[in-house]
Amino acid sequence: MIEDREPIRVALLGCGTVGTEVVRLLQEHPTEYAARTGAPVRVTGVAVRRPHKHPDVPEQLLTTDAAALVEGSADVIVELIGGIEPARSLLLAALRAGKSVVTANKALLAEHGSELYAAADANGVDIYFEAAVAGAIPLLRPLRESLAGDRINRVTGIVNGTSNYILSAMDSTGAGYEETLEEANRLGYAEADPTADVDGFDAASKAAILASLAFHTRVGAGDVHREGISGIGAGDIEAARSLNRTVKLLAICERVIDEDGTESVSARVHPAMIPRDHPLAGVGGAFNAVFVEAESAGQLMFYGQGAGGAPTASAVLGDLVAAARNVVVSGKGPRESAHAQLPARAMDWTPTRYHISLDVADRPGVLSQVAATFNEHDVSISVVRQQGRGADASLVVVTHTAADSALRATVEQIARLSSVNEVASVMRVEGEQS
Ligand SMILES: NC(=O)c1ccc[n+]([C@@H]2O[C@H](COP(=O)([O-])OP(=O)(O)OC[C@H]3O[C@@H](n4cnc5c(N)ncnc54)[C@H](O)[C@@H]3O)[C@@H](O)[C@H]2O)c1
Ligand SMILES: N[C@@H](CCO)C(=O)O
Ligand code: NA
Repeated sequence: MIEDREPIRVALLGCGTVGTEVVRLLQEHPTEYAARTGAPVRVTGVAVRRPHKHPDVPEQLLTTDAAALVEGSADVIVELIGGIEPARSLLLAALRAGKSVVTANKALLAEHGSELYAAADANGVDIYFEAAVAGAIPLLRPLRESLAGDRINRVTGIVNGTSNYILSAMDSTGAGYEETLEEANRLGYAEADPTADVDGFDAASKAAILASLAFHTRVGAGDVHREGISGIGAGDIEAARSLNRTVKLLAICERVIDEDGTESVSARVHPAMIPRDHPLAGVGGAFNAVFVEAESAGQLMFYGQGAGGAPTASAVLGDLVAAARNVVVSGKGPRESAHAQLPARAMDWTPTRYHISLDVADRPGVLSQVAATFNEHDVSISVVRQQGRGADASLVVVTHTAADSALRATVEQIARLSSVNEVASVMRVEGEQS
């Protein structure tokens, strides 16, 4: 009988939005977890900061001493504290003590992933982190395992629920930024410090993890170009709408191949306009979706809930079953794969496209002045549209692909033209052929 087998002992570090759901589900379905693992899965301790705040957790399991739990008799440590310290030291101590680790901590993995993977490898234990990117969506396991036989060229994702919630509301109801952020907070989507969500730090951590797995290369948070959504206004949303596009905060991980065949990895997070018929355009609310383009598989789309207690707990528990089963059968999960060692592509030299909306003087020669500036920077124009007359005249330009630095320099010079009153909106364009 499975119930009679030696239990797998699990210690939980942190019991907030996600941890509470993990404990609840383990208590609700013990026979199912035992059957899938091959032995009972028993929580032997839960480290928290304030024990009186956790009436649903059996009192004898609660402790404020996370380090003691890590040093204790647990087989698997589940870290749901978040942030760098003390999570990093606790997980290194766990791995060095021969314990497998499950974590949802993207910030930690993006900053110190290599150190943790090396410690897991050296000690013959597992580190699983499916919940760290796109919450409930099975994504990292497909990248690490199912697609290990393919060559991925591009991963484009909506990987921050909070910012997608805000942008979707701005697009559909014209709701304001602050009120939508408050609601995302209340629903448990936002990080402890929501600037991590709206300034793109959370998505950048996830981009680093995705790029590392997709391109078999170590990509850290510092390699990811990052821009958030706090500068997006109603004018940008409207400009996108008038071109049948919508604005999304995208994490883009791309294999860039130069003319001489040299490969590099571009990892970036920024708002971008995408066509309304792009598969990512219909992803609303706090939902996440990740679009993967691979040489043999072609296009794949992963969609679902990327945030919230229960959805994230689903991914954590999937990892826990895998880690616990490996303890039962003396198996091992996948190791870090970083053999390709591709260099990081600087944003300045990354090929992008811009949408630029200009408030211009309505007089002859404006268009040729603007066009000459593009020419000077070797940027070619894909679409140009003049709208309105007199004081309301505006010029909308969508470029072909060029180096991001050349596009930025073009915009800076255009802003100084006497015939240009204001650069009303500048945004990168993604998801269509140039
Ligand atoms: N909430 C989500 O939707 C979501 C989704 C995916 C991943 N994550 C990740 O999951 C992790 C947990 O997120 P959360 O939303 O549950 O955060 P949370 O802030 O709700 O919970 C963290 C808990 O850890 C406790 N804690 C802090 N320091 C501690 C310590 N030294 N010892 C014991 N407990 C300590 C805090 O008191 C808090 O209760 C984070 O890494 C987060 O990025 C969260
Ligand atoms: N704060 C994150 C949680 C999931 O990682 C989000 O909004 O997507
Ligand atoms: Na996931």
